[in-house]
Parts: sequence; structure tokens; C-alpha cells
Amino acid sequence: MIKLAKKRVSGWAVFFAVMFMVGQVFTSLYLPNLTSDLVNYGVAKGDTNYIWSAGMKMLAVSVLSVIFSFGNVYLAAKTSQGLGRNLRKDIYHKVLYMSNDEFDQVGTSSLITRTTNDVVQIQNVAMMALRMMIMAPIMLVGASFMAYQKDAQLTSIFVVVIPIMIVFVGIVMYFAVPLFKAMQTKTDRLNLVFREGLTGVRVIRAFVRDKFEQNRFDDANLDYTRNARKVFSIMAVMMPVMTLIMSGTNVAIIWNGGQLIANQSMAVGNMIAFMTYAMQILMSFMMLSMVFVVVPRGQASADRIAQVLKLQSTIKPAEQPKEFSETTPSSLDFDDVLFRYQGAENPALTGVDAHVKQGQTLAIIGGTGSGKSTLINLIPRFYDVESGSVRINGLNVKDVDAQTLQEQIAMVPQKALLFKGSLRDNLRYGNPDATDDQLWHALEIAQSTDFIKDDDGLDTFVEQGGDNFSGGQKQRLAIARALVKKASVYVFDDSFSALDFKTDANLRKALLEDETVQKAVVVIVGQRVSTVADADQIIVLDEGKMVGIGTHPELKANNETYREIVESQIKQGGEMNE
Ligand SMILES: Nc1ncnc2c1ncn2[C@@H]1O[C@H](COP(=O)(O)OP(=O)(O)OP(=O)(O)O)[C@@H](O)[C@H]1O
Repeated sequence: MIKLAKKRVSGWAVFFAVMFMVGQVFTSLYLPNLTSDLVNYGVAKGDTNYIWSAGMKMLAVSVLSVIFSFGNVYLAAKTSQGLGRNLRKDIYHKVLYMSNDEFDQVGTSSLITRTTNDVVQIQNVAMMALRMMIMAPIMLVGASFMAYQKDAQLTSIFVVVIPIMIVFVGIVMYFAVPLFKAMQTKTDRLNLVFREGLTGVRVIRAFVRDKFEQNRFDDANLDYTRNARKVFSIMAVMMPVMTLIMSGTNVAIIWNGGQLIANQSMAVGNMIAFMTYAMQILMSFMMLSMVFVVVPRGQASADRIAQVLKLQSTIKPAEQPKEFSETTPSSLDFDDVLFRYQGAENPALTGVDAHVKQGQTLAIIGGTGSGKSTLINLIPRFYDVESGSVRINGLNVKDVDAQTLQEQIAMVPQKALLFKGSLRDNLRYGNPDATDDQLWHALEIAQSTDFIKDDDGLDTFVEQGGDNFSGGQKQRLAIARALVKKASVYVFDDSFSALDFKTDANLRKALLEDETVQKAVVVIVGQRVSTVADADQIIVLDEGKMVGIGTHPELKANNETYREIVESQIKQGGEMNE
């Protein structure tokens, strides 16, 4: 936890927070001493002048104590909130540059819990560290010393009280700490189930699985609640028991102190001060016990955050990154590519060898799970090849900086995702300087002007995830967004599947006639033969193997798998027509 905090907090703020706290403790320790003097020399002797001067002194010390306390709380809050902000920023930054392998390791729900709940735990510990953790030990030692100064004999009461407190705090910690630690994993599980329910609500309803999902959520919710109930019940015992111990201590002090006063071996003022010091000692113990309970939970959160921050990317950055030359014509090459997912026994892709030049289209076809998406994920280096290479404009993707590489690629993912905001902002996502004319041009190619013009044009509001558009409209807008970006390679991952045949054909025709696209390489993943038939080269994938490459007529004549795909689709079409 200290390691995590070290570089993310201001050393000066911590230093002054500690100084203010030390000041607050010293003034708190000095006040009872002043009270004792006021009683002994002012009240007992009826010296009004002394009462006035001691009273003024007490007021000044109290004001000082308040200033120190305010300074400490302000700096502790500033530091802990700043630490939280920096941690969230660093996790988010890490997430943005994570490879898909790393995502697979942690999971989205857990990443959300770590960025929110776990960071809050660390903030709490940081706040506590700058207040209680500093205050408690100094106060404990200081108050013990002052109490001893006031009356050495009475301090023997602590020989009985302190061991009782230690045993009690030990028992509370023994039961509470593991439960506190478990809270984080249980929060994770709760978030996971809730998130799945939220994103899959339509599927859940369609399959009438509401009851099943409700039960699954109830289980996770109950598990979390039980754990929280247990831990807070244990903590609830703490306050009354501590109050009991404190009251017992007070009674013991008054009982013994009263006798000492009667024997004239102790002044009344000293007993009042002694009682305050006794309370400070016991309060310090209480604060320490809180610290011991909260720190392990914070440590568990710190470990979970450190795990994310330390994730070693399987994608190693290029040691001496090369730059793309503006004069080199666009090209895309797969050189005998072999790829395997982390931990998988069999490769997901083998023997993929294809070379595409500027202005050409490469299509990829194959059954579901044949490796089409996997292959295109290698282009922006979401994963690294095991052997062979992927080259863009002649440069191996491993030899260029990740951002430079991604600037060369415009990708339309299988699942079109739009962001909340205006349509203009969405379209400018990959090219913030694009003019309205350029945006309309991209919308025209993507066959989207008909359903946009009716509305507010480029100011049309896009809801979260693009939920106010149909699946096909979303796909077309995602295509338009990709076209606004100037790239060397345009990748369409099954992006035409939600379009009807006519729109699909019109879109591809307009796409290939576009000047910018003609200067690039186009990669189209498709399930429909009609979508890929016009491509310059078609890769045929079967269970991860490249079983053929060529044009539509060549493959139809020579490739068994391709022929099967064509025939199955003609049959389906025939059946559909019947
Ligand atoms: N993140 C992953 N980890 C492990 N295996 C994966 C991962 N993603 C995909 N696979 C596996 O790799 C194979 C190819 O999947 P891929 O998504 O590339 O197929 P696809 O041809 O695009 O399928 P579809 O047309 O259904 O989208 C499948 O067997 C799949 O189970």
C-alpha cells in the first residue's frame, strides 16, 4: 500500500499534515495540565486573577488546537482524495493500453470494482493514516507520561485496564479482519452478476430466465449482506465494550483518587487531569484497533489494484520504433502467420499467408469460430503472432509504436458501438479535425443519409451505446466513423451482416469508389458470399487453417470448402425463395 501511495501523494502535504497532527496532540495533552493548575491554584485558593489568566491561556491553546486540527483534516482529505484520483487515472490509463490477453485475465466487472470500491478503501486508509495512525501512538505515549507525572500511584490502574483492552481488541481483530478482506471479493461477484443482468436483460426476458437470474443475484446479494452484517455486528460490540472499559476506568480513578485526595496526597486538579489523560490513553487504543481493522482491508484492495497496474503486457513495445513513410503505398501482408491464444493447446490460426496492395480488397470467409475475428485482431496488434509476421505498408507491426500503428488502421468491430453525445462527435472520433462536408461524405458512402437527414442532421443525439438506432443503422454509422479517419488499412469485421443485400451492395460499391479508400487496403470479414465475391483476394478459413486464397471464380473452381459455403448459401437462398 505504501508503494502504491508513494509516488501518488505530495510529500509536502503529508509533511504538513503530520506536523499539524503533532501540534494537535501536544495542545490536547497540554490542556488537562492547564485545567489541573486552574483548579489547584485558582479555584482551590479562590484566586480570581489566576482563574482569568489560566482561562485565557486555555482558550488560546484550544484555538490553536482547532487550527491544527483543521489544517490536518484539510491536508489529510486533500491527500487521500488526490491519491484516489491518481490511482483511478493510472488504472484507467493502464486499461486503455491493455492487450486483449490482459483483459481476459482480470475481467471487466472486477476492473470496475477495482477502480471504484478498492480505490475508496485505499482513500479511507490514507485519511486514517494521516489522522488516527499518527495521533494514536503519540497520544498514547504522551498521555501515559503526563498521567504518570500527575500521579505515579494511580497509573497502576492501567496495568489492569490495558491488558484487558489488548485482549479485547485482539479478539475483535481475529474475527473482523478476514471478514473485512472478504468484502472486496464479494463486491466483485455482486458487480459481475449485476452487470451481466444489466447488459443481458433482453436475452434474459426472451428466454424467460428472469427467475433464475433474480435468484443468482439474490444469492450474491445475500452472501455480501451476510458478510457485511457479521462484520458490522462485531464492530458494533466494540463501542459499548470500550465505553464500559472507559467508565470502569473512570470509576476506579475516582475511587482511588478520592482516597488519595482525602489523605491529602493528591490535589483535586490533578485527579481531573488524570481522568482526561486516562480517556486519551483509552481513546488511543480504540483508534489503534480501528486502524488494525481497516488496514488489512485496505491492503487487500491495494494488492488488487497493484495486480492491475503490474500486469505485464504480452505485447512488448518496439525497442526502436520505426515510422511509417508517407510516400510508401499502402499494403497489408500476412507472412505464414501462426497464432495461439494464451494457455490454449491448439493454435487458433495456422498457415495464413496473404499479400494485399494499395486499392485492393482482401476478404475473409469461413464458418463461425473459424478464426476470422482472430485474424483481423492481429492487424492492430491486439494480440501478437506466435510465428510469421503481420506487416502494414511494409513494416512489421511489432516494430512500430502502438499508437502510430493504430493511427494507420480504421476498424469497424463486429459489434458496433457508439458513444453518448452528438452524431458529429461520434463521427469525428478518429479524426477530430474532420469538416461537416467530410462527415456527410462518409455518411453517404455508409448509406446513412436517409435516416439521418430526417432528424437533426449531425446534431442528432446518440444515446449510450447507440441504443436509439437499429442494429443496421448502428453498423452503418460505425462504418461512416471509420471512413472519416484517414487510414492505410480499413477493416470491416462482419460489418455488413445486419444490412439487407441491396444496401450491402450499394455501400461496398460507394466504398470502393472513394478516393481515400482507393489509396488504402480494405479488409472485409463476411459470412455471405455476396459480400466477399468482388474482393481481389478471398482467404478461406476452416477451423483456424487457411485452406485457400484466390478470387471468387478461382476458389469456386478449385476450393472444396469455398464451394461448400457457396452451395449452402445458394440452397438457403433457394429455400428462402420457395
Ligand atoms: N479471447 C479468446 N481466448 C481464447 N480463445 C478464443 C478467444 N477468442 C476466440 N477464441 C477462440 O478462437 C476461435 C476463433 O474465434 P473467432 O472469434 O476468431 O472466430 P470467427 O471466425 O470470427 O467466428 P464468428 O464468425 O462466429 O465471429 C474460436 O474457437 C474461439 O473459441
